[in-house]
Amino acid sequence: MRYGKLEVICGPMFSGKSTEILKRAIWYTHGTGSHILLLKPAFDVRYAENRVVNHDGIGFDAIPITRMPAVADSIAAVFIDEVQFCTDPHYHGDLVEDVRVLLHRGIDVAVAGLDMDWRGRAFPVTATLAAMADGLQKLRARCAVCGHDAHKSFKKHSNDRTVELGQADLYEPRCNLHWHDHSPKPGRELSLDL
Ligand SMILES: Nc1ncnc2c1ncn2[C@@H]1O[C@H](COP(=O)(O)OP(=O)(O)O)[C@@H](O)[C@H]1O
Ligand SMILES: Cc1cn([C@H]2C[C@H](O)[C@@H](COP(=O)(O)O)O2)c(=O)[nH]c1=O
Repeated sequence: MRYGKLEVICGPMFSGKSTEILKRAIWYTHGTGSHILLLKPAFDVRYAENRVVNHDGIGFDAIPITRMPAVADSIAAVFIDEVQFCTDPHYHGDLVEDVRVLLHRGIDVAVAGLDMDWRGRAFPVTATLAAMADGLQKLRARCAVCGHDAHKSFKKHSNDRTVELGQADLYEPRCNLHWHDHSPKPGRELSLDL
């Protein structure tokens, strides 16, 4: 049996990840009669509980999950948005292993998720799936300050929370020049300025 294909879409907030996975899910079924599942973490209730919705308000029905649901043999592909949240405590089990099982069954998988948190640290689930991927699309947004390519998500009100649902009220995309991670600067003891 054919091994499934894994596609990963990643990037900062507002880079078009949800738009891209919705497009891919719709195109996968067009004219093929293939059956798919569109999944999202139940934890993400930002725009809707039962839909993947992008920042322009365009959405599609999806199944909210806290674990991998039963996937029938008739399903050709599984699409998962906001995959960075598919980890403890919002996901029961090991999403990476669950994806591997689907691929072994010949089921294609496509996921979309943040590559980095607002501090610039990798989200482990996205990073691992990116390493396993047959195809990787890293998207960019427009910097909210200067309009250049933005690869980072800037948090407008810094706190100690790595995971915090929000949209333009709390986050904005920024280029490397205008992004900073709020972490303390190295102290004088680290300075080589003798
Ligand atoms: N600074 C920005 N840069 C790019 N797109 C933005 C920005 N602010 C708002 N948007 C909107 O966000 C949409 C992308 O939304 P979405 O697909 O939900 O992205 P993501 O899932 O990556 O957050 C764009 O089509 C655009 O209309
Ligand atoms: C950067 C960052 C984001 N989040 C949250 C904020 C949103 O609810 C989602 C990302 O949504 P999008 O479709 O990519 O716009 O994740 C977070 O919890 N922690 C972060 O560091």
